[in-house]
Amino acid sequence: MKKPDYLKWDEYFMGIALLSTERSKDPSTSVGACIVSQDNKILSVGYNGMPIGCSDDDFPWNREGSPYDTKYFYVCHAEMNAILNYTGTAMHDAKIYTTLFPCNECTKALIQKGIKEIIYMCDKYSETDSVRASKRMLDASGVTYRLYEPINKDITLSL
Ligand SMILES: O=c1ccn([C@H]2C[C@H](O)[C@@H](COP(=O)(O)O)O2)c(=O)[nH]1
Ligand SMILES: [Zn+2]
Repeated sequence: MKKPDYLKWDEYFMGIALLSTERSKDPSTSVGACIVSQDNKILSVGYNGMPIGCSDDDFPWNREGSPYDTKYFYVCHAEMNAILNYTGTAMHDAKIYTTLFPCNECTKALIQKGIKEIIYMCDKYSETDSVRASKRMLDASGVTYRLYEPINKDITLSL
């Protein structure tokens, strides 16, 4: 008889998105994303971080202050990085597992790349215009989204 407590697909892919958050240097919100084909092959992963050449130590991680001195002008979002990290050509009809509901800018890119489903873990910015706009675009485009629901057990990451 097969082992009963193996990771289901959702747990596996969200686990990879969660693991990716551990690479983020953002002190307030670490985000991870994993893009998966329809037939459950991992296409790409990403996390929120500074662009190549922009040192994590030199660029700001502040949330407040002059926009020039906050992270928001510089940080690449996890979903955007997952798209940009993909080196193949067949992202159409794929799904994305992300630890945070995508902002409007990531959502535009996801739609344009042909992503058909978003599975998210946290929607803490659901009241913002950015996420409201995301959902407006997703609804119009026929892209579905659903909250990740753990099935069997907590995902525990340890070495
Ligand atoms: O779609 C998204 C939206 C946001 N992020 C990243 C960008 C920032 O690094 C954090 C948000 O920081 P707060 O301090 O919570 O404002 O999340 C992302 O990767 N993807
Ligand atoms: Zn974004």
